Amino acid sequence: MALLEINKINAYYMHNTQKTRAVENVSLSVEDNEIIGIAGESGCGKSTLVKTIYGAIEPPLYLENGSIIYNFKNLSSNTKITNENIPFYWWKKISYIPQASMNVLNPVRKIKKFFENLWRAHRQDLSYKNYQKLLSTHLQHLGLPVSILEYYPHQLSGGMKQRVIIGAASLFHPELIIADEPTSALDVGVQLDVLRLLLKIQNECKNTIIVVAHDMSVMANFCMKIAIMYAGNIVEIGKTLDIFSHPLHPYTKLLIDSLPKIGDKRGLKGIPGSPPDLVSPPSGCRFHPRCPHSFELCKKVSPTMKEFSAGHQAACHLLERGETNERK
Ligand SMILES: Nc1ncnc2c1ncn2[C@@H]1O[C@H](COP(=O)(O)OP(=O)(O)OP(=O)(O)O)[C@@H](O)[C@H]1O
Repeated sequence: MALLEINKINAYYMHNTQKTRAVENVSLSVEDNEIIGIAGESGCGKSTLVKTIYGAIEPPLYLENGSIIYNFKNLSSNTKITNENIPFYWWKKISYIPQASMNVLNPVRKIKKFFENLWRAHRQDLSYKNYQKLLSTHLQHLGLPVSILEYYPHQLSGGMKQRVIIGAASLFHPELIIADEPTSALDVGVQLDVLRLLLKIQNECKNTIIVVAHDMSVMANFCMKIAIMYAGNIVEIGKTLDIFSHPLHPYTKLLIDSLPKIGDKRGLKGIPGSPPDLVSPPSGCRFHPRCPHSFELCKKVSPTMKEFSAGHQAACHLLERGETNERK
């Protein structure tokens, strides 16, 4: 049984009568003890998808239909996690490291206040003394000196602040950690440290990590499985090696081709055009206006996900015709 079963969800932003179709018809299984990446260009719905998984669904965001089943361990058999009760499981079973998470620290409060609030809101079942013990052991284990608790956020570097947030997200050993662009706004060396820290946590706690990034090199180095999103839809999903060695969807291929490669003298290839406005996305396959292979059917009919090899799925009419995604 998968840890998470996401079935055909549609998540929309509503502003008056204007509907932004940020996530549409997305189905995804997330297994226990895996690191799965969600990749795609800016504005393709990655953050909306993970916010929906976390249950942070507040207006103007609505989950219009579909379901998410959470199969966390050690829950009584009649416990069902829903949008209403999911906040009770936050930090304990499911944690969320939001985009630009270092900015969630209150600039006029010491770091210890942040952790005190975390205890007050979520772990009053632990005595404060035991919580403090747990916290200092955990911080040290993650390579953070306990003295940072006495610091204000402005006294820490961006990387330290990100480690504090990752420390908080992993403190109660949740089964699922969602990290939305955990390395953005950090310099390359610090990015590596942050990814290593997440890997260390995953190795030790065997939790599942969903990581969002638009940077395919982060995906390549960090994830076991990757889901590629385009304009609100998942267009391809597979093991990292399969995605990079045999990308199926033309969009995935273009994303990978846009990565710099050592020794490649051909120059970088960009993806022509830009992602569509999700208020009125293109008909049929949403990628068809930018796709070098599109044909009549692509403009009219939205392709469905099909499995082309074990665990490797994509939604593309071209593949169904048995053709490849080599650039024309
Ligand atoms: N609060 C909001 N109200 C209306 N539309 C929104 C809101 N937040 C996001 N959107 C829209 O939803 C779509 C998906 O945005 P989302 O942030 O999920 O994409 P993303 O892939 O995570 O992008 P990025 O990498 O830039 O964060 C975009 O068209 C965006 O403009």
